[in-house]
Amino acid sequence: MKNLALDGASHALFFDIDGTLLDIAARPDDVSVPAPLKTGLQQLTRKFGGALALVSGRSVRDIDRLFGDLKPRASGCHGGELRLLPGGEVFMAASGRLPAAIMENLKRVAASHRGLLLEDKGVCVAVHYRAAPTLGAALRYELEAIIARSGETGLTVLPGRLVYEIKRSHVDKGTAVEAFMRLPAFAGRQPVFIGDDITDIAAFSAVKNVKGGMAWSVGRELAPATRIFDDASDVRAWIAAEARAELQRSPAIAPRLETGARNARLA
Ligand SMILES: O=P(O)(O)OC[C@H]1O[C@H](O[C@H]2O[C@H](CO)[C@@H](O)[C@H](O)[C@H]2O)[C@H](O)[C@@H](O)[C@@H]1O
Ligand SMILES: [Mg+2]
Repeated sequence: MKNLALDGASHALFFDIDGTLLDIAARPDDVSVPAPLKTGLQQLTRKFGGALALVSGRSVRDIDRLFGDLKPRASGCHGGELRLLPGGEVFMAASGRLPAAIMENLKRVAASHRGLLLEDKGVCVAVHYRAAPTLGAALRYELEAIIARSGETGLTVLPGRLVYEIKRSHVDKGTAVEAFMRLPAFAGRQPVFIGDDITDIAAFSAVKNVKGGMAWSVGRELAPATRIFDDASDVRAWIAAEARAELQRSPAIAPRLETGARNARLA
């Protein structure tokens, strides 16, 4: 783990979820969120004056299923959903669900190949092929053809980690970061985005457009990001170290955190 101390008064933090905070698992529902990670994120939210958000391809509903009570500021569906305030309302930045005819075709494709998994997230959809990795190129071709034949404009097939995401083209993780940066809690701060995937590149570019903004990648170089972390456990160790430093600086909240850590050990 690197020594990457950030200033709670002048930086803002954005985290991708899968592959960044959480280890990759065989299926979307197989991931688990270690309790100390929730405690650490809570503590960093405090340290950074509320200027922390999760920016994911998952839906906000799924983020809440995973992170429970945390209910952080979050963007879901690659910028398609925005929850600008912790625990607040979720706004749709992308208009509505995908057309029914496209959904029918996606379901047909998913059912016709062993190992494909369709994840309907509302304003975006993922077609996973982790269990059938050789299908990658042909699947992409088929998905692009479905979109083209539908006549629906403004949809994009975005490749991720053994997944294709079908989403509205006018939103992405970059537009999500820009929306958060307009909020009072974030404005004037230097944003740091931590992500692991091609789907994070729009956000990496968005933070680099802000003076002092930094893009940190996990596990590989992803220009314009710099590879900083080896894997998700490395990111979690950094969060824990930042949280410990904040705890030493501000011991008044120690009892609550210790309870969280104790519960984590019992879990
Ligand atoms: O933007 P992220 O927060 O990184 O989310 C990206 C996608 O993550 C999930 O899929 C990926 O992780 C799964 C669990 O480890 C893995 O099985 C799958 O192969 C990966 O593509 C999630 O299911 C998607 O909805 C997210 O868009
Ligand atoms: Mg990711």
